[in-house]
Amino acid sequence: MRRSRDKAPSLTASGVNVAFGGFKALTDVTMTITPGAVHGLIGPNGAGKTTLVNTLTGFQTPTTGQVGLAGRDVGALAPHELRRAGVARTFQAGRLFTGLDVLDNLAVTGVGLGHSRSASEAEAMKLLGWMGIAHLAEQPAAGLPYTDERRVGIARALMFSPEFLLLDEPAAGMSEAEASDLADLIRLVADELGTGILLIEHNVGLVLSVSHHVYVLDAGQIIEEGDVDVILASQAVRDAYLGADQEAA
Ligand SMILES: Nc1ncnc2c1ncn2[C@@H]1O[C@H](COP(=O)(O)OP(=O)(O)OP(=O)(O)O)[C@@H](O)[C@H]1O
Repeated sequence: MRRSRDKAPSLTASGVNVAFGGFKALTDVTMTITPGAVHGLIGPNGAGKTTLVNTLTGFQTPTTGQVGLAGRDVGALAPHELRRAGVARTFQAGRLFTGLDVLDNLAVTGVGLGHSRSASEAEAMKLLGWMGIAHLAEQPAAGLPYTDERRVGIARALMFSPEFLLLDEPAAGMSEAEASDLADLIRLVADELGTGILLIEHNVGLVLSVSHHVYVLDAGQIIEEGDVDVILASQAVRDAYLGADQEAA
């Protein structure tokens, strides 16, 4: 399953602004997602995390600024075009095709990417096996337990090895033990597949435990970035994020 990391370019946001009418959801956001590494994105409710994921995956066009892939400005590409270019995502809600079984959920994605049905099924089985969930292949997607649904959502996003994977609150509603299993999977995807990951999570402990580099977003702006030690030592982060968390507690 391993892929050479050297071939994979970075996914970048450069001076990205997104405005909804007069409201600025993102202001001058710059970030780099590199292959084979886990990047965390944290911030209080409404900070703009999902808007940023949407912008990096073609669901939202930046008002100004660039989204770059291999040095090419891809900010105007549609989601399916970015997916074909190697940028995959999951959604807060699983968004599986509930009328299909797990194998077909993955295979349909492969066909959508331009692969044959048989090649897509083979890729799906290989991926499910690699993730240790091959036993789910013939299960209807509709009846899956929550954590399995999340895993299948990640498996579907990983079809045909995207260079980048953006995970939008994958641990929402999970117990600490389930979140810990998810952390193992995220590490494995980065380490073994060489995928560049952006992890958006309210579970700060999970983000800090798996991320090589963390970005902190507050009111649409990156207020801090760095490794875990930098984030833990940051007064700005305490004020903006952990402070808000403590007030809510
Ligand atoms: N399509 C839209 N039109 C208008 N405002 C929007 C739109 N999408 C998001 N917003 C606003 O932009 C801000 C950022 O929202 P976003 O969902 O990106 O934040 P978030 O950090 O992901 O929040 P949460 O942690 O609660 O999921 C919020 O104030 C939100 O209400």
